[in-house]
Amino acid sequence: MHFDIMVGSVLGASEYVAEALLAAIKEAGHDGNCHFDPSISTLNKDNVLLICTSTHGAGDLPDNIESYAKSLENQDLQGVNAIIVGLGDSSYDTYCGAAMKMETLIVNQGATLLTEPLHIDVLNHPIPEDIAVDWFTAQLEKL
Ligand SMILES: Cc1cc2nc3c(=O)[nH]c(=O)nc-3n(C[C@H](O)[C@H](O)[C@H](O)COP(=O)(O)O)c2cc1C
Repeated sequence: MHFDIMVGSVLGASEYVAEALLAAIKEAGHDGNCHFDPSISTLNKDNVLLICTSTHGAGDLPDNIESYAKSLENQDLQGVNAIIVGLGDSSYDTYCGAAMKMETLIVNQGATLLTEPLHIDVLNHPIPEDIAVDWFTAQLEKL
């Protein structure tokens, strides 16, 4: 399998998680790319779409993934398999709001989620890549 990891990040934590997931993907004998400046031009329906995004503002998407999200609104994602990993802080009412927005968006456009999304609470997981890799490795074994 080839994974396109689309990263939404302001402060860099989601970038670390994405890189750790890519390492786990390669460790498991698969392949992929991290897209730190996500663009619709990289959409390849044969690849698994892995969205890894934090939440900022009041439940908002990070700026760097905004235009990508906007362009997904016009895409037919039927046949696209997807995984969502969200980072957030449970002290906010809008906990992982951006990951939930991305989930709603891609499912509405026809994508199929391969697993329930992972929402990482950075309050409880100060090193979010650790739990992300443990969870992801377990999911990979089921795919
Ligand atoms: C200004 C600001 C606003 C935030 N707003 C939210 C929010 O609405 N919901 C949430 O779950 N987390 C929120 N967070 C927490 C971030 O999502 C969390 O710190 C995350 O690890 C940041 O990841 P990043 O470094 O990839 O941007 C906020 C953080 C900051 C600094």
